[in-house]
Amino acid sequence: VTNLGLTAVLTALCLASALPPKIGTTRMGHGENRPSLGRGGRVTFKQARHPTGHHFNGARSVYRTYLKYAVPVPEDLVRAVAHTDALNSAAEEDKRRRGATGSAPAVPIDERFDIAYVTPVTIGTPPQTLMLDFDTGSSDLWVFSSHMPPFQVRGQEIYTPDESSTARLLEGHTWSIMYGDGSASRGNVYVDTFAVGGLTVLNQAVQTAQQVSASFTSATNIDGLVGLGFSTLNTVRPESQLTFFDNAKASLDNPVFTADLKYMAAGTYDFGFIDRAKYTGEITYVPIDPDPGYWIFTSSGYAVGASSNFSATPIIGIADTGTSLVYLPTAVLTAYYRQVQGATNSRSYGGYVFPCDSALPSFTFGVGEERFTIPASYIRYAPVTEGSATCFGGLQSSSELGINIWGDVALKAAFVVFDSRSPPRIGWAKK
Ligand SMILES: CNCc1ccc(Oc2cccnc2)o1
Repeated sequence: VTNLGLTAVLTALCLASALPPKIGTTRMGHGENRPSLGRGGRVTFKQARHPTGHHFNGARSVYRTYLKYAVPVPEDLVRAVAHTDALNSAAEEDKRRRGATGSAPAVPIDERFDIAYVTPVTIGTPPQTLMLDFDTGSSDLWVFSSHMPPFQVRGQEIYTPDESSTARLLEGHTWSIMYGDGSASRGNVYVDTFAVGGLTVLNQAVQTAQQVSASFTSATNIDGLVGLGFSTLNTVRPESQLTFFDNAKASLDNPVFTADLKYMAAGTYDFGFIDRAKYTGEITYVPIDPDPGYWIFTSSGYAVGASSNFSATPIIGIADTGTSLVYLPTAVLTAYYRQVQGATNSRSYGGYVFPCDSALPSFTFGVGEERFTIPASYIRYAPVTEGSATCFGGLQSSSELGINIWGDVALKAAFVVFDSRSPPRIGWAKK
């Protein structure tokens, strides 16, 4: 078929498809695409976004215009269409060869103190959306559910397995967990489809709560937790279950996830890749001891204020996105609060407090040779009660906990890579 003949044929096709549908013979669409028959026989079609996986080819859209107006197509335009198609299919092939990745927001549950961060997930078929607290300090994925007494639910979204066609009860399995702050929950177990940030895990263990403690009921913006600790910590019995990350790991482009938490703003959790745009300089990696099941690493020391008077003393602690504050040895706390006018370790308020208008130094901690500074604003954490002139510190003592915790107050001062290769490691970078 000569170019002109082809042009004539294609032009006829293009024009035919542009003709308005004849009234009365219109095939009624379904659902949202149903055209609305206005009076006087007018029809309205809602446009639908082209399905994903479509690659734009600019050369082809120019080519179609030449055809539409029956203008002979120059050879180099034909070559440009083929060239762009080749690049697009190479990109598709490359995407197929690489593993999966995901990215989801970490949104503070409150406007003022970054008490915790929640991330939207969907569970089941049709998908049920819940906002869950992604917690590197534990390894249970549990949700508020239809199995709870209603008085324990105060505004949280719940997961109703009976409304999910893909939910399967894990017969005879139960779970029960207690967190460092004394909060607790327990219940039974389903497997169902779990999706977050574009990643989907089939047959993920979803632990449905039957009971939660008062502090979870009061945390009205947290619909449950997603444990990102090591699966050895999972509390499901008789057979413990894998975390969503451990289930997803093999199909991820890289066996990593990153936390980019922010001060009074939404940050992100990324899965399977390290986003170069989220940090500056280099990532400093240090080993993780996975045996206890936490992301445990050794900090190389600390300084009160900037890193001028750095004290090189090893501090073994866990990186815990599910804990708001930083908990460190008494010696470190004494050195810090000694520099804060009016600071006391208050029994009545349960920790170090100080006048909110006191000048606060920043706090620097070491990872290997690198130094990370927590700004004073993160340490002036919150008034002890609404409107009080006394503030609660973002640095508190770990002496009662038996473990040091680098919680959100520290994590939001860095870009953190949780690298689950063998042996696992944790990476810290400035941002
Ligand atoms: C504040 N207590 C209820 C609550 C909300 C989220 C969590 O989860 C926690 C608490 C402490 C450590 N790790 C996770 O507990």
